[in-house]
Amino acid sequence: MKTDYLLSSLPIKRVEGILPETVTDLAVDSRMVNAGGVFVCIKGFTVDGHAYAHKAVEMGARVIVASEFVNVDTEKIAVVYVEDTTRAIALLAPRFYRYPSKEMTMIGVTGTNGKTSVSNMIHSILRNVGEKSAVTGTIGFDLDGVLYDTENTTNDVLTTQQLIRQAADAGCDTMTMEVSSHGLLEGRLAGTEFDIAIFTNLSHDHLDFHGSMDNYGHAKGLLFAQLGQDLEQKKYGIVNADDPWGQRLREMTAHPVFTFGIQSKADFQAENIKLTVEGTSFKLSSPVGNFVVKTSLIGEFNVYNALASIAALYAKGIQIEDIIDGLAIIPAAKGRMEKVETDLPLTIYVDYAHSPDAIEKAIDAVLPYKEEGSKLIFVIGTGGNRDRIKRPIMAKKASIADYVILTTDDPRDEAYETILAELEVGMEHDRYACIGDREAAVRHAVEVADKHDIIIFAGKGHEDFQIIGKEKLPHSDAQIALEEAEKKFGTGSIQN
Ligand SMILES: CC(=O)N[C@H]1[C@@H](OP(=O)(O)OP(=O)(O)OC[C@H]2O[C@@H](n3ccc(=O)[nH]c3=O)[C@H](O)[C@@H]2O)O[C@H](CO)[C@@H](O)[C@@H]1O[C@H](C)C(=O)N[C@@H](C)C(=O)N[C@H](CCC(=O)O)C(=O)O
Ligand SMILES: Nc1ncnc2c1ncn2[C@@H]1O[C@H](COP(=O)(O)OP(=O)(O)OP(=O)(O)O)[C@@H](O)[C@H]1O
Repeated sequence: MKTDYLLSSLPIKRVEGILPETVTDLAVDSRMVNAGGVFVCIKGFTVDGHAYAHKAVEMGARVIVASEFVNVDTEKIAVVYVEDTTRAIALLAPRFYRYPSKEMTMIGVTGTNGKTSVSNMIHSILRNVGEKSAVTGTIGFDLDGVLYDTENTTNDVLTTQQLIRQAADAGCDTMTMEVSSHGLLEGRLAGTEFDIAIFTNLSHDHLDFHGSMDNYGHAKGLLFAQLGQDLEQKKYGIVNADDPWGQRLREMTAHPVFTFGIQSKADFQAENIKLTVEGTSFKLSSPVGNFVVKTSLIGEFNVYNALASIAALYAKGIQIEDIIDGLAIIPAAKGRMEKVETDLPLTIYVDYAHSPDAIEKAIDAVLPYKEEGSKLIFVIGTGGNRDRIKRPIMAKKASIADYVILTTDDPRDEAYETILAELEVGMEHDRYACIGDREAAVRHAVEVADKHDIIIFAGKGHEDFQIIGKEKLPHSDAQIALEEAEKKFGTGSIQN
């Protein structure tokens, strides 16, 4: 790309050295720099990218964008000084990747819970109607059925633009993105033009970062504000009418908004809901008539997720009948109330609930199907060095289960004892155990299980690791549980 064109959007303070005519690449990580590229020094929470300018040069960078002095040889390397490099990358990334979001329908999904579930539902339904589709979020970047790992739920602005370009070049019609409140506040979505913004719900989470629910809700609202003011463009908001924040977010966009819900009157409303252990059905009333919707997903929360997906896909112009056909055959998103297939005399779910509301919803989803005299065992951990206020509230919700195992979920640098003590405060009965080591906690769940019991392993979901200290160690709740259950209930009975 022509260097002049790339840099012309930047408010530049001064340039030292001679700019090359063209540049080949753009990077914010010195380890990812390619020869002939531009390296932008970002001040992070952990380190300052300015300290890696010399590394970027070693890797072949031709231009450094910095806000503070960098000691490189300006005979060979040009340094572009700007006031704010985070802002600079937000301008450079979409330009470098040629504003890829304009080439597709972009759907953003925000909310405390349900982002992964809804975005994957939308993706599966679109693929079922024959569209090429991409989705990015907590599980990774799925480009029309091929999954790539990513670091964050909402990636940094450069990775985001890279992924959207990849999806556009692969011929995707739609890209659905999970949009976290961190991502919105930190400008990771700069330059992404959304066509449809979905709000699932708002409940207690991440208060270590946001300070208050009000700040947290407003951060989510930024996605709706990001739909912009050009009303000639067909853009839509989709909000949960049963959540008080639904109305507030509705007011944050001038574009048309569809509502969905169960209790409140909504454009897409579910009535006559039938929840069984095999799946869910409901009558959908919609702007184009009434329909029966069936899915194998369990729990009332999945009715909300289905309604959000239906409303968004309707806004995109997909026929309701096709959306409903797609919902009938989709599997649970990886690690979201995902049943572990086995013919052991136990029912095991792996789930990602790590907020109080999600815990309640996960338990509610299975409690009605518990056999008389059997137990629901709930294993719940919480992350170290993260939101501590939610810990007792999580345990309070977990107390709905018959037996609770309090453990850790990425303890990071925090001692097991502090995490467990803060969880324990919320317990509302004494049928529980505190076991810091997650593997031991999983084994204990199976040890105390009798035939016909249900166990939910919450918090790790799709993740196959546990972060202890700075290390990411391999860990799988399902694998450990199956191993232990096989020992206890007999071999040869595991199906996966
Ligand atoms: C607190 C936070 O937001 N951290 C994010 C941040 O990390 P950081 O500020 O510590 O980055 P850093 O290590 O200081 O690096 C600064 C700069 O130096 C560069 N660098 C660094 C090392 C090197 O050798 N060379 C080099 O150039 C880095 O590439 C970077 O440009 O920038 C990283 C790169 O974009 C993110 O991956 C990282 O997310 C971490 C993993 C994280 O846990 N974030 C959480 C808080 C988060 O964002 N969560 C939400 C989801 C919430 C939810 O809904 O559950 C999310 O969207 O993921
Ligand atoms: N609509 C919903 N309302 C409440 N709880 C939900 C909803 N959908 C899913 N859940 C619960 O929350 C957990 C996380 O779901 P999901 O991964 O879809 O949410 P998320 O918003 O992507 O979360 P995260 O940002 O942490 O990845 C699920 O495992 C389930 O227990």
